[in-house]
Amino acid sequence: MTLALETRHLVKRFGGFIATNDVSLQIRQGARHALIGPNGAGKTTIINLLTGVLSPNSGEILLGGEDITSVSSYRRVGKGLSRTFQINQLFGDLTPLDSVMLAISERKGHGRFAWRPLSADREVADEAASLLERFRLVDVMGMPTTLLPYGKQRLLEIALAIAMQPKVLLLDEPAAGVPEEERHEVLGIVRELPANVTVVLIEHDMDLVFSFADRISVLAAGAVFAEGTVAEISRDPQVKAIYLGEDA
Ligand SMILES: Nc1ncnc2c1ncn2[C@@H]1O[C@H](COP(=O)(O)OP(=O)(O)OP(=O)(O)O)[C@@H](O)[C@H]1O
Repeated sequence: MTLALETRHLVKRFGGFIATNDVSLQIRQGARHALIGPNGAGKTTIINLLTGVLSPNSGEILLGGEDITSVSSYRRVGKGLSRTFQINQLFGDLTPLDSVMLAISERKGHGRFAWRPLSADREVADEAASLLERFRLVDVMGMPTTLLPYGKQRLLEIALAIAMQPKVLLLDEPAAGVPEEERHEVLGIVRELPANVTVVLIEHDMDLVFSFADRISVLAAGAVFAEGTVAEISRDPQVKAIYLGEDA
């Protein structure tokens, strides 16, 4: 089995509190792997460890077999690990077109030619156009991002992460806060993500988890409590008790 992402005995302490307790995850190439757990279970801490925002006290993180535990956040993106954010972190004054073109230019290493008009680069413009189309953003591509419907803002976040051509995409609650009438569009895009991109989904919405994931890890009190296929997890009585029961 080829692993896209792996953690080995990851531990993170905040003072005397253990937020990540000996977490070993194996995420295979092309997986749709969901990370679930009740509030405070340690999902965000793991994402911060994976992306390099936090350093673990012990344990290792491997991306495509390479140990990236000590690699900076920025260099992890270059190595193929991208994330979206639960809280909107877009540049509000920029349009989706500008944002997507900047992201593509950054990936191509054109950042040092920032003085060149972005539109002058045909390749970047063509890639941006196709990305905006794929993510159903063409009709709003010239609007300041702050004025976009919330669902479109969430789509732009995912488009920007995909613009980095990640091998592994960490999707942090992609549909959180999206009004009901825009939800189907966001979920549609999430389901259409390229099959060669490994997706790790952090999500509270069980309908989305069960319809999207092929494997689920359940966290409780910082540790992996259960792991298995959707069928295994959905009928596990202990999981139901600690997590699904809470939602029901
Ligand atoms: N910087 C920090 N300092 C101290 N404790 C922290 C810090 N960050 C997180 N924690 C604690 O670690 C535990 C796990 O938090 P985390 O945010 O990872 O959980 P979560 O599963 O993402 O929760 P939620 O679903 O509510 O977002 C919580 O008890 C939290 O209070």
